[in-house]
Amino acid sequence: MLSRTEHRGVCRLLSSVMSGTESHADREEDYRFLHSMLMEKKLHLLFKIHERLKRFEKRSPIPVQEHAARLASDLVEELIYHGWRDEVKELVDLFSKPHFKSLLFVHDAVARRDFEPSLPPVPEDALVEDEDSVKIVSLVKTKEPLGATIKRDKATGAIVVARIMRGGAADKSGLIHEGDELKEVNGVSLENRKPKEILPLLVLSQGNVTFTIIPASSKEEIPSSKKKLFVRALFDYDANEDPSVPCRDAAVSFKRGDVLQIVSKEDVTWWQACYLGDSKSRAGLIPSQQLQERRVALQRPKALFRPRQVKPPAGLRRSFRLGRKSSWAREVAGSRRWSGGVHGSFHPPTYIEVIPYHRDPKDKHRLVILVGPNGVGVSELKRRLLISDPDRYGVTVPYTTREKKRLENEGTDYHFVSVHMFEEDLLNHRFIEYGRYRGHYYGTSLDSVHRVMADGKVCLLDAHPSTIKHVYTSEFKPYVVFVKPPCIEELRLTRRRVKFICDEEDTNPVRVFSEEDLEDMINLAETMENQYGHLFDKVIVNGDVAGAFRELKADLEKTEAAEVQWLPAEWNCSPPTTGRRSTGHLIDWI
Ligand SMILES: Nc1ncnc2c1ncn2[C@@H]1O[C@H](COP(=O)(O)OP(=O)(O)OP(=O)(O)O)[C@@H](O)[C@H]1O
Repeated sequence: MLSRTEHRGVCRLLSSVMSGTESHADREEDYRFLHSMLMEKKLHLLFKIHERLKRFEKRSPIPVQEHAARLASDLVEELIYHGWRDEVKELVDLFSKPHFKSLLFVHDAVARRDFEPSLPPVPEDALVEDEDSVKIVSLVKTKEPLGATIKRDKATGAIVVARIMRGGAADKSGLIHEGDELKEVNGVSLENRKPKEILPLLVLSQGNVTFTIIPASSKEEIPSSKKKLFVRALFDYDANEDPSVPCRDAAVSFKRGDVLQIVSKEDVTWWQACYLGDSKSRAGLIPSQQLQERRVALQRPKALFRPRQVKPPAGLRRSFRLGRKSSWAREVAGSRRWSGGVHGSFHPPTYIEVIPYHRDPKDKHRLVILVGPNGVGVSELKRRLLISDPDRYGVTVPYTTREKKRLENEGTDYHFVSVHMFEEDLLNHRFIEYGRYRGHYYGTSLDSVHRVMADGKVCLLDAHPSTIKHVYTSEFKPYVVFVKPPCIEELRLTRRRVKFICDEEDTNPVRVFSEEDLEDMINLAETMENQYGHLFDKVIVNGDVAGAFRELKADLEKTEAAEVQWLPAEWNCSPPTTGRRSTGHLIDWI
């Protein structure tokens, strides 16, 4: 039992949670709900059970035996021969109750540690040759890929692990590392095999997969720990404003977007990092990813703690592509844009690992994705970019299943395709986004992006941030620009007389922005930034449109001309996004 003081401690803790929450819960009913939940008797009882288990755990009890269920049933049989005294009857009744039997059954399972995955025994002949350097690794395979890429070493012909994806099964196991040489998979030798022959071996394996490995560290190759680690900061950090920094003089301040080289991660709370390219710059302390995540969690943005009730406005709808304010486009785009909250998930903005990219003039241009809340001016900025340099910038031509109208041209206005073709492409994941309007399909396909890029142009795509994932690969190298509204005062000033096209059903399809539209724009921008901010390379505040356009154009040109661009490290091994995901494209992706 919890002592009275301990119990009061639990109550005090819950009350302090309540008072900490008070300032965040803006509605009386939210507060009441939280209060009744935290003061719930059952929750307190759970705390008590937790406390007891904790204390019991500290004693590290060892199971006395693993066959309590069988012992109980043997005992029942024995007892029957000892007459039916009241005590015996009670004991037999107790042992015969299904709940009690189940309890003993669970006890035995825990005592035998049945919950742990059982790994097969190490093959007897595994260590015959080269005893010191061979390692046997057994992983329990789920439906997820192992999160590693493999390649064939050109010099030796060996199959080696090229990259381990952070957070993947291989990474979590801590048993497979970059540079490890794979000798066997489930006892099948990989000698003289190509990477594409290995994928089926893994696909076929169910449950446990056993790898025979020569660890990288036992070879002469450079261990991955010596690899330089670069990150891009996803938040501003001012060491002078941080009261918890261990030594202010030894800390490094930075801005969102700065690239830093991490030189030490030994301390889990404070990493050491230095600015790039500055040989004189010394390494200094920066908050570790873990510390920053904790800080973000503690001051969880208001918008996330209290999701705003942004209702789809009657008017604000995004045109799907350049200057086309067609009903379908607004319909499709309207629905996708407002669904951001459903598809997005919160990523605490900390650091993203990046790798250098030296653009060869022969390389295709990076895909430029413009995102922002409805009505903020994404189409306007895209239109200005196109007009400013039509040879350099291009936009995609959407696909549709509706009939061609008299003045429309195939391949210029739309690609007109049959429903069958559209649906087949949908099944093959060839659309970045799509929708239905008045019984017809409309969509932007990966192929149309490929076409603009193959023309040697910078493809400008305006999309909802939730669709970025479809093109977040080394093939497209998307450069994501978030167009953000200015503060409400500036928004009122700049959009005072601006007209925009809204819904057909609206009594007034072309109207000026209302105060509510402007507030919704700001709220949606905040939500988007919270959910997808980690994907944004550049944030442009669209107050004065001419200024915003100049800033955007200059930024795109500067980025392209830069000697080195920093790309997310995860693209290094991202498979091509052609939509047709044949095994051929995924040969090295395990
Ligand atoms: N900075 C600005 N100052 C004044 N007007 C602007 C500014 N930016 C855009 N506009 C105007 O606001 C209106 C809406 O802009 P735009 O169509 O580009 O929005 P959008 O972000 O593409 O949203 P939608 O999804 O509604 O198409 C247009 O009339 C545009 O000319």
